[in-house]
Amino acid sequence: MANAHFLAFNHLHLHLQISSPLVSKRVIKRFWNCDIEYSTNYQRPGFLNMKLQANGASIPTSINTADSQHNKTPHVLTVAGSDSGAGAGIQADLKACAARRVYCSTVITAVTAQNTLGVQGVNIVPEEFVAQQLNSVLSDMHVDVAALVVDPVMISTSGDILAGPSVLAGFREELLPMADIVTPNIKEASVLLGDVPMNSVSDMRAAAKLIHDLGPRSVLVKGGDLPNSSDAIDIFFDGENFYELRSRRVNTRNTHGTGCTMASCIAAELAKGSSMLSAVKIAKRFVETALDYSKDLAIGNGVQGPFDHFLALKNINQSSCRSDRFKPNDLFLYAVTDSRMNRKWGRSIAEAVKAAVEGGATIVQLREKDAETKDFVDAAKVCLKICHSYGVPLLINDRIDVALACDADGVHVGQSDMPVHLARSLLGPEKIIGVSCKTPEQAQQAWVDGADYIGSGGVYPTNTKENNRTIGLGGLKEVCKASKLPVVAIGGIGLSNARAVMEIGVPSLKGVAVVSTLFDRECISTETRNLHAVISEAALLTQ
Ligand SMILES: Cc1ncc(COP(=O)(O)OP(=O)(O)O)c(N)n1
Ligand SMILES: Cc1ncsc1CCOP(=O)(O)O
Ligand SMILES: [Mg+2]
Repeated sequence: MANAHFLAFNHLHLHLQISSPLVSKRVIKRFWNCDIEYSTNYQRPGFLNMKLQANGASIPTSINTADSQHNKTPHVLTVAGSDSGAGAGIQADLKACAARRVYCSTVITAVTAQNTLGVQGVNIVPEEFVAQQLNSVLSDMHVDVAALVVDPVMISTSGDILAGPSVLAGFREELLPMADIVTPNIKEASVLLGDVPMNSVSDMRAAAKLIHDLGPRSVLVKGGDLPNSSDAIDIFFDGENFYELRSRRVNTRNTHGTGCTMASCIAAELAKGSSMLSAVKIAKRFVETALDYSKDLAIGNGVQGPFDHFLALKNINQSSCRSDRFKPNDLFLYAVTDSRMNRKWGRSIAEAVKAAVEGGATIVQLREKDAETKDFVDAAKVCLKICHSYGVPLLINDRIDVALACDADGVHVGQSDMPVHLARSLLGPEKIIGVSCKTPEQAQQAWVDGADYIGSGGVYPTNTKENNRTIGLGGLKEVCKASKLPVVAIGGIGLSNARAVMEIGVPSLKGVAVVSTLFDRECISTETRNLHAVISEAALLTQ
């Protein structure tokens, strides 16, 4: 065994995804002192060759992927040490994957006796037995796609040194070059780069670039421990672009296992098919929500306690969630209902919503300002079924309680409604949250607070919303240019001016949101179809 801590504390997630095309001709070498090599078996289509090697002895195996099409369960394999306190390690990985609804198999590299006070003992699993566990899992469970998430655990959040120089060399020379993503905290990033200073966001950006030069496809430098910062700032670098991911710093002692959880969540989202950036964003949001929910949890007597991966989800029924996550292009034609208009035309909310989605609305918001709560919840449940039968998300205007009660896909809030970060805590990491923004500063804050999109307007004067300041195309452009989130334009938009809106030429603008143009008309589906045609043509011309 090269180094006990190497096996004991490092996390390495091989996500095994069943539903995607076979892309696993990649060779993974020197994997926890084992060589694993896998490639497509051209002689036996549907089989994947894999070779495990431990102590020089080869353990050949062949994995049947032929029936993988029938088994689409996303799967993460974590290779890590166990934590008897269950805050970190294998236990955190299992909880994180379960909370993200992904199956997790485990290869245990060491058993630690630890609690919230510290690590009292480590018992290393012999490397042949690590290899045997790997072989047991991989020879039985189907592998279509592998992505490697390397969490270079060398220094714990509490400052304990968990790995020595040979481990460092192992990371730099062997693991990092084959990783899809590596996720050091600032202390680990500093150590990986030979103890460079790490005191600011610009130090983190420089470190992300230098670590990327060591070979991983992307790097996430986690700034949770950055001094003098009220936000938890992480830097993601994919070799081309830097992304500054911010969330509120949650004031709690219960942070043991955040690194393991973050890495597992990233692996879980990758297994579900996310892009790397979106996996990282979801993982960060999940960790922030779980920390917030467990900030007062009292487990153990040490300075750093564990957090609860499931508390955040305890009130949230996710069974009827749409299977698709929010896609920015869902904002293309956003139909926002209005109870007064429906009354005027003598139709129910459900009739109005059905006509809009039949006409091509790509997302719907129930904006029922004067509905009784019970009627609102009942109508929302019916509308949810209609929308989901068309694959269209349904959001609720203002009312987080109604969104929770009917398990809607999300909410839209304004600047004086429920603040986005509180809405996020209440709704959990998965729901869609849109927020109204009239200024670049509000757009920046929306990103920090964890919104998914921005509604910006009124672009033109409107009779639908009283006392609403018009920002014009110029104001919309400023918000779109400043926004890291997708934007939908709203306010006075109809057939005559939708094209001008779509042509402002800022990529973050994804569509138009309309009320009266659809719902204050005799035939909602025809109006929706007509508007869809106009914005589709404009979108084609601006591509
Ligand atoms: C897509 C979209 N954008 C903006 C708004 C306006 O929300 P808000 O500012 O909270 O005003 P009300 O709609 O609540 O009157 C919206 N509803 N949808
Ligand atoms: C809700 C809202 N927020 C800004 S403008 C507006 C009203 C949009 O309605 P219409 O499309 O009828 O102008
Ligand atoms: Mg509102």
